[in-house]
Amino acid sequence: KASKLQYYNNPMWPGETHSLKVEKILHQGKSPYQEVLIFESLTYGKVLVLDGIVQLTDKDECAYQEMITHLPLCSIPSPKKVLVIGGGDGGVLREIARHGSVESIDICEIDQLVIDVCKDFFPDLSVGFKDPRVRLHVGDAVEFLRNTPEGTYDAIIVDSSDPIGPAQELVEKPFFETIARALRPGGVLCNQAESMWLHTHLIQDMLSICCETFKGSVHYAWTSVPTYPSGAIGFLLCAKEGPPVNFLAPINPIEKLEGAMTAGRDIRFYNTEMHKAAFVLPTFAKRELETY
Ligand SMILES: NCCCN[C@H]1CC[C@H](N)CC1
Repeated sequence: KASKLQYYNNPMWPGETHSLKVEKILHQGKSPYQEVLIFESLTYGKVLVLDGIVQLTDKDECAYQEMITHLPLCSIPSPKKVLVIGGGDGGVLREIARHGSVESIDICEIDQLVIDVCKDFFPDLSVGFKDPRVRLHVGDAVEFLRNTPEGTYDAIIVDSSDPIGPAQELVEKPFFETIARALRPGGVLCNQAESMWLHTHLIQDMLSICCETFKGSVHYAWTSVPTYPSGAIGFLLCAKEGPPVNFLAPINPIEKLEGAMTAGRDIRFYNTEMHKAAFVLPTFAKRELETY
């Protein structure tokens, strides 16, 4: 029925579906990459769906956007040059803008339609594009990184959708190698790393690739996002070895962020204790995911 969002047959979560009551369909469209749906839900506000997969909702987007941004940016001293891959809704840009030390923010998003519809329907997220430090590149991230000089960025955030469809190549070794090359020594990567409840094999594959590629340190962190499958999603924090500082494991936030405001929303989820707690894993996940 139109009121149920079904994705039983998605190989990312076989046999599982989540449904949100559709109060009102706000927009339906199709780009060369994916189908776009936006609707008003009963309790989560507006919802963005790409190819049948919930990307974000007004109510819980803060958990994902704030953690994927502040875990890396609060773990290195005064980040200046930041790159976002994906993130066309603008939420990560909004969060990066809270960091006064940042001088430039590059974003490489493959689908212009996502940017356009989020500007119309999610102004609290697309406000991120208004920051004067933002430079938008619409295109394929692999191509973008190929043309990026070595050691350009202090931090790279890969805000990708699931590795089926356009984002498939963003979990493969060559991609992580181009990321490592684009980071300066001591630079940090934070990428979306799926759910410890559902995807431990995928996460283990990414962990082994990242441990080879980033000689600094690799840690899995997680947060609660009620409208994502299993209600939890994770991040891989990867540090490239080298000066200027011995990489501080992302577990120890060194930059305080409380109270930082931008034109967008107040911080609603991240704080220093949540930062540290994000790296604490339940026993099954410690066994399967902890790297040393
Ligand atoms: N800026 C939000 C991007 C959405 N991130 C993904 C949405 C779909 C999920 N299954 C995985 C994270």
